[in-house]
Amino acid sequence: MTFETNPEKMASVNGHTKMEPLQEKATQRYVFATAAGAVLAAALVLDVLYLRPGAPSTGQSWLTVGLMLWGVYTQTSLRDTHRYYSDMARNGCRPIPSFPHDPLGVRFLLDAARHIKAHTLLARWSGLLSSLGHTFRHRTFPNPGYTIATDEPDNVRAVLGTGFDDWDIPRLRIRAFLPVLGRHSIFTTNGDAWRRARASLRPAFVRDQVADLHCLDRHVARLVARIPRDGSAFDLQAMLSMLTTDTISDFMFGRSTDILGSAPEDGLRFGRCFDVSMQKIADRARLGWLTMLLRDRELDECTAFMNAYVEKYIVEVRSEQGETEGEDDGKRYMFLNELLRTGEPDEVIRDHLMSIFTAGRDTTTSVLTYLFFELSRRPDVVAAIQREVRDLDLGDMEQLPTWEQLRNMKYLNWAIKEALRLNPPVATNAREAVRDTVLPIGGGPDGKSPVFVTKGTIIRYLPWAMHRRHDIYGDDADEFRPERWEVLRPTYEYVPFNAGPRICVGQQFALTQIAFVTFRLLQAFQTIERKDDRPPIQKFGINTSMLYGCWVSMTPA
Ligand code: HEM
Repeated sequence: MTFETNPEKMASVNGHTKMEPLQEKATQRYVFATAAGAVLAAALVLDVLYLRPGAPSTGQSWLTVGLMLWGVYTQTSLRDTHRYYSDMARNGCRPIPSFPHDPLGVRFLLDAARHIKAHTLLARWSGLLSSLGHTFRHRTFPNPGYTIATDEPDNVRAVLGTGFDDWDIPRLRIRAFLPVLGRHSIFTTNGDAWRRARASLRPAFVRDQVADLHCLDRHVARLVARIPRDGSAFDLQAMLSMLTTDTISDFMFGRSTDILGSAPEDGLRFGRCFDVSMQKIADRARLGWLTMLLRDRELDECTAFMNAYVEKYIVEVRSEQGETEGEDDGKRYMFLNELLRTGEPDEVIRDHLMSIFTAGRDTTTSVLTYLFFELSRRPDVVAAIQREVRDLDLGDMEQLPTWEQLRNMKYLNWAIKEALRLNPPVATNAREAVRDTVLPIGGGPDGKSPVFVTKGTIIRYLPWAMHRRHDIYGDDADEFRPERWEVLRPTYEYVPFNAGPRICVGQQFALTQIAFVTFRLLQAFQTIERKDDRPPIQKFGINTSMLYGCWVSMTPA
């Protein structure tokens, strides 16, 4: 994003608009404080030199120090506010709404804490965006600076696409993720280090084998075998979580954690440690600087175990690669094999593997769970997908659909898009301004003017809220209606996988997996019925999940 420097344009902006009331107030306060400071300083000098000459008393000294500190503080903060409004006007920007009566961000923090406890944070933030304005700012105690919250597609485009270079992954988030993902991870790096990480990972995702349906099928068969066939209720979310742990470990190491199968102890422990770590880094990211000061022994232990688990596979696969050097491998595809070809040291490979696990497991579980939650109360959608399954005429469960056949199942793919719209697993995301910059929309009384953003400001964009905007998706935006995708062609209004240069690398892998699992389950089972009277609450951690799980019963086909 470019910063406005054209003096003519600036003059015309200033010439045509009266000074904003807030800008006027900030300038008046700054001028008044500067004048008051100068008068007080002169009075002090006069007092010491002429009225009461000699060594100053202890009281006088303390008063002088106190006045100086107060002067520096007020002068600096008023100067910053004055500059902010001046820069804003110079760039043709206008003020945005603020979370009210909260100069230090304490109210915002308490409000968020209350809604985290009640599992209503996403709805609360969505409500604030409707009532305060689609772009507003707030402080969050004790973090320094401002956060801008937005669900404006144009702002999302500016941050992720057109103004990409102005925005980094926030330092606070990096600090929260470091203990688990390491310093080489694609999620803890910006700039050249991120580019290197992405370049190492990308080739492993463009191979055909990403859609290794045979591998997936083995795990889905185990899932199908574990589902009760007598109509008793079970938590599908828990089972899907086991499935994605097994599939992604198989994809990465060529060896599965096999939690749905023989469930070896170290695989189970890896799964448990991973759950604990995700919850803890979500809390660390949310609570900010305070948690960084506290050591967390459980997190340390889990990280040490997971690192050792992953490193064991790196050593094994590296030595296998050495043994088969020069042979044309007819071996099954393995992500780790591809990574080792980059020649990066083991520590870097380990960080990449942990990142892929983090990126791929809970996101995929989240979408599948939400999709099946909707299916459990929408027999019409189940029937429509089953018609498509039958139309392929594959006969029994022995035959696999091809990747192209899955892609061409129109209704199935609409249902997946709709699940991603109402339940984007990365429900909110953030970036930090690396320089002063401008957002295209959100300022002024009508929220249509550009917004000035100072370096260090955090922007939190909310796909969850944006995907539910009635002015974008219509009055039925909160309803699960796959048919809407017949005509919808959104761009930055729909970003479940992010967009721009940092778009999700595993998008195809995830979509194939979700489509295939749904295909197989709806082939193997005739009906899905919801078996839970509790409200379906979306819990918000690093990724969304369902607070009480997804209790259903299924009838075999
Ligand atoms: C439905 C499932 C998924 C969703 C909704 C999803 C969503 C996202 C989102 C929103 C981001 C951007 C994060 C950010 O920049 O702050 C992202 C990045 C990423 N995702 Fe996914 N993801 C999914 C599945 C996967 C899978 C299965 C993998 C790998 C096997 C994966 C690998 C990655 C990687 C490596 C990045 C980092 C890209 C970068 O920073 O350059 N994702 N994903």
